[in-house]
Amino acid sequence: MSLDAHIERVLWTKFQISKRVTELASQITSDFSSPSPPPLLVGVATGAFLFLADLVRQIQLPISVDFIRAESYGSGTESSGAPRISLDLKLDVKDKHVILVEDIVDTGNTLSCLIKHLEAKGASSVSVCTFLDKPARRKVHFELLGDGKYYQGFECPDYFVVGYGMDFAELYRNLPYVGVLKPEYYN
Ligand SMILES: O=P(O)(O)OC[C@H]1O[C@H](OP(=O)(O)OP(=O)(O)O)[C@H](O)[C@@H]1O
Ligand code: HPA
Ligand SMILES: [Mg+2]
Repeated sequence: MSLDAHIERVLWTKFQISKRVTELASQITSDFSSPSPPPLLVGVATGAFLFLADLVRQIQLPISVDFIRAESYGSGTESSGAPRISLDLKLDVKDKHVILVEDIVDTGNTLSCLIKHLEAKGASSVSVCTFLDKPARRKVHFELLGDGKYYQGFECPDYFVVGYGMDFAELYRNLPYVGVLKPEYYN
């Protein structure tokens, strides 16, 4: 049986994803071109790994890349409400323009925690580039730092989605598209 048989509904195909990622990369290229110093893109592990890899290869600027890890979902579908930074940056963000790259913004807990963390480390601006934004579940308001910008690939309907980096209980990140699991696989 193929992995696709676990999926009840595909929300975005790999072709739709690829087209949107190209658009985001060209918007970032244009917004962060000279005279701005090139930005530092920080992927939020683990979920952002595919989006980050696709995005950075299309940005036409000499950017830097780093990772940070914040976990709040464990093996379920509900946020713990208290993300834990379990891997910190390697690079110094002081006076840097940082773009946080996320797979999904859901309750907003993770971003709120990470933006405060980067502010405390002295970043001069924090932008966010998220592949998906699920506004129906927002619980925490977050503010970008400095003249930070907000980029979003697609607005996500109120489903717990998997694929293109996103997991359920650490599974399904490898799907090249985004979908919703059949109910029997959420148990
Ligand atoms: O807006 P929120 O409700 O905070 O949800 C968004 C965050 O939740 C997921 O991370 P998770 O904690 O599952 O870690 P993972 O990336 O390793 O899957 C996702 O990758 C985002 O980082
Ligand atoms: O819908 C989701 N899917 C996977 N991980 C997530 N983390 C927050 N929301 C989601
Ligand atoms: Mg997760």
